[in-house]
Amino acid sequence: MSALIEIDRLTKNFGGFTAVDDVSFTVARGEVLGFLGPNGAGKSTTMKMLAGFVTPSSGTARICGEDVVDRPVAAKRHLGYLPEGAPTYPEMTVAAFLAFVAHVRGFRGSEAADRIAHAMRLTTLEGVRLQPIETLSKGFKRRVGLAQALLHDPPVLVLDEPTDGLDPNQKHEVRRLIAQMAPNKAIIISTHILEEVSAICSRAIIIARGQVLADSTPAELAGRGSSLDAVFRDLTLPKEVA
Ligand SMILES: Nc1ncnc2c1ncn2[C@@H]1O[C@H](COP(=O)(O)OP(=O)(O)OP(=O)(O)O)[C@@H](O)[C@H]1O
Repeated sequence: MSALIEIDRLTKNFGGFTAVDDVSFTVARGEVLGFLGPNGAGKSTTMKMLAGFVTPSSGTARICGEDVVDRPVAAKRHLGYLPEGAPTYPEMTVAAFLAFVAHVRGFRGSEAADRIAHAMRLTTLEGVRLQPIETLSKGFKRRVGLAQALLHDPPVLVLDEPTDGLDPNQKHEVRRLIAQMAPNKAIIISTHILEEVSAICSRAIIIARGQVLADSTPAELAGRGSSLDAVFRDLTLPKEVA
């Protein structure tokens, strides 16, 4: 199987409002897909449907062949998901939270300890391991979220703004980590930082008002205008009616 993520005609309505409108795409192992779009475009809602946090109104999504609605536990086994914002359970320490996640993922004893230590090392959390999550800075909270997404070394990663709130050094570290993991995984990242897309994504999708407007390589997209930034604006800004 080449595509680890398969999205087919995915749609989400909130009342009479369509947040995600007939979206279809696949992501293969080895691809890092940059998911771009203005605020409110439907990126997080699409990612939440992939992660099983929001039920689609219609259409399907599969992770490693497992339907996210019909086979939610099987689909989640193959998925690491970084939601927007901070991790839940703010009163837990970093170590206790990751131990809880390891337990839920089915790891016990020395294997759990090894997984937790490895995830902390990847995200540079050792120095704050005994600190309650609510007392961490925004960037450290993001890194705790990333650590829980990576803990079981899943083949599919869905990361909602993974570098949001990180300082320049940590942004660099997380991009390096994503690039390092890329050959063995299918990865979707949403971001508002267009340079990030050129730096680490092999492919970019631009979405606005719930619809896919472009799906190509960052270089091909950037070549459609003077820069990726200019092409993004041209595609996503509402056209003036003459
Ligand atoms: N639970 C909900 N109920 C009603 N409307 C919602 C709900 N969740 C999202 N929406 C709406 O759906 C639209 C898409 O939101 P979404 O969070 O997916 O956008 P986004 O592309 O991730 O935006 P941002 O870049 O600001 O994070 C927005 O108009 C949002 O207000």
